[in-house]
Amino acid sequence: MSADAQKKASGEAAALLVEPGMVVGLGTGSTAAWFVKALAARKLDVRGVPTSEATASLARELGIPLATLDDVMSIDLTVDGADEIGPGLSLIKGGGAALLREKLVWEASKRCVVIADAAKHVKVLGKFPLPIEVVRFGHPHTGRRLADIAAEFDLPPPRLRMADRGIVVTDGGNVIYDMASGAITEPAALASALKAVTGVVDHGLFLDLADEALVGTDEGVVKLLP
Ligand SMILES: O=C(CO)[C@H](O)[C@H](O)COP(=O)(O)O
Repeated sequence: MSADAQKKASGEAAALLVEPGMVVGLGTGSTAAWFVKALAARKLDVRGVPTSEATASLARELGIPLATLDDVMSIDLTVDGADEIGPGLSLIKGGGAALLREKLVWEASKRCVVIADAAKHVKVLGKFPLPIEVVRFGHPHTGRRLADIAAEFDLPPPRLRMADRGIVVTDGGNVIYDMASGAITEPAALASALKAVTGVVDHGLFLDLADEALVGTDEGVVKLLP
């Protein structure tokens, strides 16, 4: 089964968790898009809280009524993809540059379900470079402080994310530094060190946030718990 078929299967399985009347956090990325499509197809009376402008526009196109995080007191269920799923459902997210809104929506949610293809399930986090969202003002200085932290953890300096049209700017107007590592052996310590830097808005380590994972495999969708 292709990775895309696995993503589709996991997105469709997650859509079955949604019940009428729920406020649903809508993740970002290609796997989350399968979830949004499957949710729209169920035509339930729900409201979606999108984690990016891209997801908002897909949901709008498919007729899912939307709310913002400011409009709702809490979110019943959030379904979102991940770049890596490690031990205890620790995650790397932010490959799609939506990590800040994603984390805000996840933290406001009663239940968070991560969906992914089988290749995302890893023994140790860190093969995928860790995205770090940084305020634009003075970001080269913040980037240098991040390089110092990387050195403390024996990692190479993080790189400013670029696209064809220049520096990648997030929906929140920030920039992204990607910290390549190979292996993040102390995710909690790295998370705290990154958060302590003025100029860092947040990072893509999602620790103790996922309640379950639905991973598409060649043998079907497998449920993982922390
Ligand atoms: O964190 C994310 C966006 O910021 C995505 O969920 C993550 O990049 C996975 O994307 P995909 O489902 O396309 O593989």
